[in-house]
Amino acid sequence: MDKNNERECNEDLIRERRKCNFNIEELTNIVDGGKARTARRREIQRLLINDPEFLDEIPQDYMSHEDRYSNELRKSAHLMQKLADQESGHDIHQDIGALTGILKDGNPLMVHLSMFIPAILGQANSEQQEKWLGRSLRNEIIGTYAQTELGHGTFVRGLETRATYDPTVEEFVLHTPTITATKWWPGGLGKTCNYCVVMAQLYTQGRCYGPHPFIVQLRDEETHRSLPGITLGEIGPRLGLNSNDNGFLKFENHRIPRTNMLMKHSQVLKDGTYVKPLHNKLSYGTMMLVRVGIVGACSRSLQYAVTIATRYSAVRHQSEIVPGQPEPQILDYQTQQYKVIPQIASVFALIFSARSLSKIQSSVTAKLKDGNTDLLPELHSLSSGLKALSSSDASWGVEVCRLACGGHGYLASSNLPRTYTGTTCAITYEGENTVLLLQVARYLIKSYRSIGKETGASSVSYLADQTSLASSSSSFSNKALVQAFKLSALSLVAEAEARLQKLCDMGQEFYHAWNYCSVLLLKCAEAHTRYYICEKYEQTVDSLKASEGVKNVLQSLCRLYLIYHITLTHGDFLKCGALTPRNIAVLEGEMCDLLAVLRPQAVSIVDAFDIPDELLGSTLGCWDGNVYQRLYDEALKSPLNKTDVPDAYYKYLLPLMKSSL
Ligand SMILES: CC/C=C\C/C=C\C/C=C\C/C=C\CC/C=C/C(=O)SCCNC(=O)CCNC(=O)[C@H](O)C(C)(C)COP(=O)(O)OP(=O)(O)OC[C@H]1O[C@@H](n2cnc3c(N)ncnc32)[C@H](O)[C@@H]1OP(=O)(O)O
Ligand SMILES: Cc1cc2nc3c(=O)[nH]c(=O)nc-3n(C[C@H](O)[C@H](O)[C@H](O)COP(=O)(O)OP(=O)(O)OC[C@H]3O[C@@H](n4cnc5c(N)ncnc54)[C@H](O)[C@@H]3O)c2cc1C
Repeated sequence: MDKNNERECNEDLIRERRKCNFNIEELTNIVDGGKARTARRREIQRLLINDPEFLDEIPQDYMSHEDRYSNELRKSAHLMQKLADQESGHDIHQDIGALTGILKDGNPLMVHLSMFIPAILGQANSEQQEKWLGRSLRNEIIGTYAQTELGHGTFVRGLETRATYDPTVEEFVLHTPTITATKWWPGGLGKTCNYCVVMAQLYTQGRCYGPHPFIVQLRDEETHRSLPGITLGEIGPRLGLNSNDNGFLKFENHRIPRTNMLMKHSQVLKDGTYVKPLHNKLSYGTMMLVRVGIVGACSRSLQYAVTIATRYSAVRHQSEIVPGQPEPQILDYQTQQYKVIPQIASVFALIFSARSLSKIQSSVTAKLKDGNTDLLPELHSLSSGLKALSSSDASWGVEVCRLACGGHGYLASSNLPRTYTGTTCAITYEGENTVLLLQVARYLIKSYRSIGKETGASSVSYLADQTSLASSSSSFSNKALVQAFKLSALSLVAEAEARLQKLCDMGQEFYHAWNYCSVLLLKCAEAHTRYYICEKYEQTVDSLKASEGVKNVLQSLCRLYLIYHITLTHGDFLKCGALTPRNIAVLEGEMCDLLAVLRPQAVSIVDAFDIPDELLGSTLGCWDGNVYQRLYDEALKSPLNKTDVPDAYYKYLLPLMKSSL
């Protein structure tokens, strides 16, 4: 699509784009993280878009379960080959965002890239990396991360798969003792992978040392047949990500060499002696790494959905605002703006938080190399909180965008249903959100109780700021609003801690008190993480060196985000005195003003996300706004339209209609 050729474009969209009062390319660079990154992303996307191998013969929704898998595996394999062939040497992990949309509904190599390779990098010692890293990066072996079992996903300590060390032959014996110990869910495990990292309970010298990672060959490298002692299969259709072959796995006393235990952090020596790690949760590192990645991935899903909903809202006309006048664009309804524009604001919130988190991750990883684990709990808490809020915000945001498209949003060809199912699963995988938020709450209560002790953990340093409990600001700058979030979070933590203490003082065990307070604790964790996101948003926009136009747009989006979230949880702000009922009413009014200010820029802002039509894959969201023709053309692809009268008519309908004769 030639974006300079207005003649092919829907007139509403032409008018919308003419209203733009900022430099779109500059905003695109901010979204990508710099000019160089924009150029790189475009180069990769061009490479993919122009390649006919990535086209589907028929829309995926008409394929069988087997064909979907096989079609996406074909494209995934081609993608890996293609990226490997490029002389510029693309780093697939760095450039993963550029690939969004090319593979549809998950893909069989997803966990190989996002967990198996990272697990080798983070959990294997240098000899082990020598043996497996190069081979997995070259895709000579394909792996997954097999942790969850039928009986346990959340509670990692409850895993039942056993790895028992036998010093006489220096081997571990992997065994699945019960049906509930069957590994269940790992992506690519069913039919694709020939290796995996298995999390199993380590037994040596008669003691259990808890879950540890082991690398296990599952299939013969020549025939791809599963090895003796190993039962493998695929678990069947799911709500989403159906192109992936999530699998099951059972071991029947399957032996692996001692050196297949990933030994970067803890070891089992030849005689069976266990050497403990620097920190007992280092074996959970792969999950933490992926949680960080999920924040960025959620912002991308939301970019897709809100691009579709915003463009469609500009093209779609319905009903009337002024009686008797032409039907307005649905984007002119304030209620429609309230659905769509806060989701645009949310995209930037997630982008800036993801960047901040990833910086913290890099510094914690650097410290870990020097044996310093002090900031691991801080990273665990932040990555858990941000994974939880980004996945729930993005899922809700995508669903709101789908609802904003009315009936057409329900159609597969809008690409909104698949975007939704592909996003909502992030609420569950890599740590179910409630459980992760309770981990954040645990960290908050612990930090609150150790006020005065220097921990170096900056995300919770505000808990010591008792003065702010008393002083609510009366000004309404963005900074002042962020202070209100801080006050609300601090006050909830103080309330939860007091309630816990009271129950304990009344004689309850701490763990019962914890469970009894867990709804409030969840709120603490959400408020704390929301405060973090708001603070990063405000600071990033405030310190941004950008043209006036771009800065104004981002300031307005940031302000909208702050006010939107205050209105959603206004009770917490009122309860702690951070804001008065009058303040809330004023802010609600200002939110409507902001919607009106941002309304004329909405199409241009989503244009700045710069998602090519081929990747957006949506009849409703295409650049030229030629929505109705596309909807019609897509409908014609339904296999039911191959004939005027379907076979099923003769088999079932005709006999029914004639039965009474
Ligand atoms: C390179 C790749 C980059 C990017 C990828 C890009 C995008 C990604 C997009 C898509 C993702 C692709 C595929 C996803 C496929 C999905 C895979 C999976 O789902 S894998 C399985 C995931 N499973 C889980 O997440 C399980 C969740 N459960 C847990 O993590 C633990 O059970 C839990 C933390 C809840 C509790 O652990 P437990 O051992 O029982 O702890 P305990 O209660 O004893 O102690 C708590 C104690 O430990 C501290 N702690 C816990 N975890 C960590 C940690 N990771 N690091 C540091 N510390 C930790 C915790 O703070 C607490 O400390 P205190 O005792 O309070 O001091
Ligand atoms: C699409 C998808 C892909 C996946 N890919 C992989 C993979 O590649 N590898 C892998 O190993 N796993 C994978 N998983 C599994 C995933 O990690 C688990 O499903 C997830 O960790 C949740 O665990 P669970 O299913 O045991 O849920 P449960 O823990 O049984 O959750 C059920 C309910 O119980 C609640 N609950 C549980 N514990 C607590 C608690 N302590 N406090 C309060 N409430 C609690 C939860 O909040 C939830 O409401 C995948 C899952 C999905 C959906």
